[in-house]
Amino acid sequence: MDNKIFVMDHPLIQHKLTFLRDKNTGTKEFRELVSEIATLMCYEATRDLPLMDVEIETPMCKATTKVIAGRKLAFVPILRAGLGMVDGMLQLVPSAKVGHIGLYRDHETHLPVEYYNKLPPDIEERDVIVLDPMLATGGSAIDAITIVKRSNPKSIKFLCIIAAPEGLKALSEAHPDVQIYCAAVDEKLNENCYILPGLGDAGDRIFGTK
Ligand SMILES: O=P(O)(O)OC[C@H]1O[C@H](OP(=O)(O)OP(=O)(O)O)[C@H](O)[C@@H]1O
Ligand SMILES: O=c1cc[nH]c(=O)[nH]1
Ligand SMILES: [Mg+2]
Repeated sequence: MDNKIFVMDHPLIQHKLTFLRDKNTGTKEFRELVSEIATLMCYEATRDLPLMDVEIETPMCKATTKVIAGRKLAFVPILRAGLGMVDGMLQLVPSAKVGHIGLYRDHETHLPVEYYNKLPPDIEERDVIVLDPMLATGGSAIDAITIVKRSNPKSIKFLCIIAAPEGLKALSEAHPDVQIYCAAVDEKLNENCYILPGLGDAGDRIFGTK
């Protein structure tokens, strides 16, 4: 695996992840937790944003201080479940543009099927963070990043909450230039390509469709 894989094992994230995994957690709380975890992960995933000096005056004196150096971001959730992370990310970067890529996993083959694609027109000027709570086989993330790459963004990161080792391997081999951020690396996939222990079907739990 060539990529840097960052596992964000901050205590606040690990604590919230426990409640996210719990099968007794209902839709409202699940949604809130996904959003809160996304905010915490956004903080870490934007750590390398470049800064520049500006001159200001405090009530006391003139000072040279820092602001983010005009770097433009775009968040690209993979529908549906990635939508649950968008508001949490926008809490920290409200000016980011948001693109959408619609993919679902075919129930028999477990392969992703594309059904929607709308990206910001100026994406080539932007650093992109692709969002999806689950990285299972890696097929959806690989296809979504391939789609984003066609529009030539400045850089791409992938941010998920739970990753399976199989997905991390597949994604880092397919896109070795993409940094991957996750909150946990789980044990393995089951025979239906669901993550164990995982949290079940993220999309269904966010939208209450099961
Ligand atoms: O790594 P993979 O094996 O591709 O699996 C991960 C994908 O599966 C889930 O989406 P799903 O197909 O359930 O669609 P949904 O978000 O609409 O529920 C999840 O949100 C990822 O997009
Ligand atoms: O465990 C899994 C695997 C894929 N998609 C999910 O939502 N959960
Ligand atoms: Mg789903």
